[in-house]
Amino acid sequence: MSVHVPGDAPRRRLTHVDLARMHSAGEKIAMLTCYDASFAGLCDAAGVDALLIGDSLGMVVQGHDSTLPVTVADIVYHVGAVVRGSQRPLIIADLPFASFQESPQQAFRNAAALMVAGAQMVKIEGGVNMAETTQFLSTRGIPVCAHIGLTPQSVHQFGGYRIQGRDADGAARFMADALAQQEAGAALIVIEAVPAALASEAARRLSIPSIGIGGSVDCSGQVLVLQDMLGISAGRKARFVRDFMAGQTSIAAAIAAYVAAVRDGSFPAPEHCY
Ligand SMILES: Nc1nc(=O)c2c([nH]1)NC[C@@H]1CN(c3ccc(C(=O)N[C@@H](CCC(=O)O)C(=O)O)cc3)CN21
Ligand SMILES: CC(C)C(=O)C(=O)O
Ligand SMILES: [Mg+2]
Repeated sequence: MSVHVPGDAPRRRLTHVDLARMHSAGEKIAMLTCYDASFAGLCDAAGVDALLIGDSLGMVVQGHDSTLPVTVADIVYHVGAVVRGSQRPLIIADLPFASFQESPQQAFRNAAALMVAGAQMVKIEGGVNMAETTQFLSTRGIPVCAHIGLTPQSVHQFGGYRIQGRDADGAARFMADALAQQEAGAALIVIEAVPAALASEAARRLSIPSIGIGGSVDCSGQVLVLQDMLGISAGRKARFVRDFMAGQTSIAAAIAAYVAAVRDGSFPAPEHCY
């Protein structure tokens, strides 16, 4: 585990280029959501590689029952806190609902606000439908993470938080989404809540790093919502959540256990996958 000790060389932030190198070297990428400076410092000390200021903050911080009410201003506020609280992790920020779907120009304007706040990469939910937007951003200096599979901003379209890619049609659409985003210039791809075999196939076919959440252990890395992995989220937990606080005596140790489990491939186990 890489814990910062005084006397180490000054630590710099990882970039998407470092994640690509880790992916090529077969080193797993440990990512968590984070919304404030205190947790950002703990995640940094525990060796978390990437911090996502996710629109899940609408649920775990603001108490809404979906991510839809979250605004760009909300994400900007939390990006500032996480950047100030950490030194090494790559900073990725979600473009929230209705901040990017209208046009590539709208996406650029709002992505720019997140980058000015300190993000190094923005995440957009979408595949083939958002390929043009990914290309628009990534050719204008904004690294993009695509988020495919169960995209929570489409909860009303899906009719609930349903696993995606279950039938042959859905699986084919999922694979087309993955490849279209890579082709459009995405530097990273989050794969959420699809059958593990499908996530594995996508991870194998992609040359860019893939990050699973209800995906597969074959992804280049994993992400969870911080409050979920600490066992403090309200409500029923999704299958892909493991409570890393169990058996630990500190939050720092729980986050370190998550990093270790992602790195050694013991998380996710089959029980966390679909
Ligand atoms: N706290 C939190 N954690 C998350 O992972 C998360 C959020 N909030 N908010 C935004 C979305 C919503 N997410 C969710 C929420 C529920 C399930 C869920 O319960 N899935 C069922 C599968 C249903 C089916 O069979 O199709 C499960 O049993 O895991 C999955 C993803 C993921 N994201
Ligand atoms: C669950 C992750 C991938 C996310 O998008 C979020 O936290 O908003
Ligand atoms: Mg999100």
